[in-house]
Amino acid sequence: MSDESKSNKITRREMLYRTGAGGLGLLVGASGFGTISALGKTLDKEDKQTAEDAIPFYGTHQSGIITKPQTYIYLISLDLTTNQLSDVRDLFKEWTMASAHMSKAELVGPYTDNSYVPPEDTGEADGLSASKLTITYGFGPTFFDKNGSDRFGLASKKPKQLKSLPSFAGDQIEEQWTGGDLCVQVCAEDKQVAFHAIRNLIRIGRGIVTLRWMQSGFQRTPQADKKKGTPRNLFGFKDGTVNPSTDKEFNDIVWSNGSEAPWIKNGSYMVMRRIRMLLEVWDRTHLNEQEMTFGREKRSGAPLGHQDEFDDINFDKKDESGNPHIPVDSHIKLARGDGSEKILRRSYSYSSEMDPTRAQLDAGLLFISYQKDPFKQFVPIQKRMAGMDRMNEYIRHIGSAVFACPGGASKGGYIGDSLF
Ligand SMILES: C=CC1=C(C)c2cc3[nH]c(cc4nc(cc5[nH]c(cc1n2)c(C)c5CCC(=O)O)C(CCC(=O)O)=C4C)c(C)c3C=C
Ligand SMILES: [Fe+2]
Repeated sequence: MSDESKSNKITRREMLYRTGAGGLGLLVGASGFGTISALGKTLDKEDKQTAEDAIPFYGTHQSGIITKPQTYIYLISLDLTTNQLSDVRDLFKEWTMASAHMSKAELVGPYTDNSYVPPEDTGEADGLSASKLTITYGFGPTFFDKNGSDRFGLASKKPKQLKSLPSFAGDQIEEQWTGGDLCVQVCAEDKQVAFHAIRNLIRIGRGIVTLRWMQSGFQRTPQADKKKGTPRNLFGFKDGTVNPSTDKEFNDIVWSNGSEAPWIKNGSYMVMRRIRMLLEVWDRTHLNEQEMTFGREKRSGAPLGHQDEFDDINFDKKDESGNPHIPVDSHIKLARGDGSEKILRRSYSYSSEMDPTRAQLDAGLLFISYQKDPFKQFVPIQKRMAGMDRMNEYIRHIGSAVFACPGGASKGGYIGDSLF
């Protein structure tokens, strides 16, 4: 392992790209996984991408967590095929550089004069705006120990919060949609920009990581929603009304203070659930039952018995027969509980076209939540819902994963540097 690869500094190749020192011929990448970089000319002025709509990649926290959800997402889970920590470290350095560039609508690497090597950037986002691209990285429990082996000598740094979720009543989890050593969440306002980012990150990782699962997702576009309302899920209900939004709430609910492991300070834990929604069954369900299922009006999003979507909810309010307006087995009643467990939801609809075995739509919710402690926040909520949520008749939990997402990188550093 070279001193360069041990250090937390960026590579020489990257420095050359940043400072625009071109025309220096071939350099062997410091990554140790076979990247040969051809440094040709620097970017021409007209080649430079506009950085409008750019969300800074570097910062105290990783972007893509409290960032207002963009229209498109790709979430991937990866398994490491190396047992060398130096490979992982180098991969994160490369990923950090590539992410910082792509977040500014720049190419992953410069175009080359040498037409006998593949370009460093696959090219499909060339000329496109940054489109609010965010890239968020996480470590799964198996990154730290797999089959009882302390694979990278980091098992002692594994936070106690980072372990697989228990199984819940009604779960129909399929192995292919579980776990992973690492995750990368890419979100953007443009699907091609998002795809370009995830594709290039996968390409950079070739030989070090393999794809375990991948799920794309979507919401409505800003163009389609002129009123900038709460997005609707595939059951047609406003989804995301009650969610943390202030710095105080983010500090209380989302950001770790690092007490469990210093490297996770300013980071958070991601829970992913791939939840299939039985749209054909739902679409045959009458409106009254749909609204009782969520405890909210479909059109306005107002809690039942209330006026407005954002009204404070009084769960004790009774109708003329003396029954609570909001049923005790409704989704919002169970999700709220006594109000002591809160999470930041950042979910997307997904549609994987059709399930050929049933000739039905394969669609649902790519549920993502961020919290300080999945076991004190997500798990008790899900336990309540798994037992008696009216919605269970219309959904199936198919996938499950947990990842620890470290704090953001500062310029000159890289994602995860405080862990390695
Ligand atoms: C364990 C956490 C949650 C899962 C899993 C989950 C799945 C899920 N939710 C909807 C639709 C809606 N959820 C709503 C509110 C809501 N949901 C959760 C948690 C989980 N949901 C919470 C914590 C809340 C907020 C509760 C509160 O305090 O009021 C709503 C209502 C509108 C809103 O506030 O967003 C909808 C609609 C689906 C379709 C789904 C799985 C497919
Ligand atoms: Fe919900």
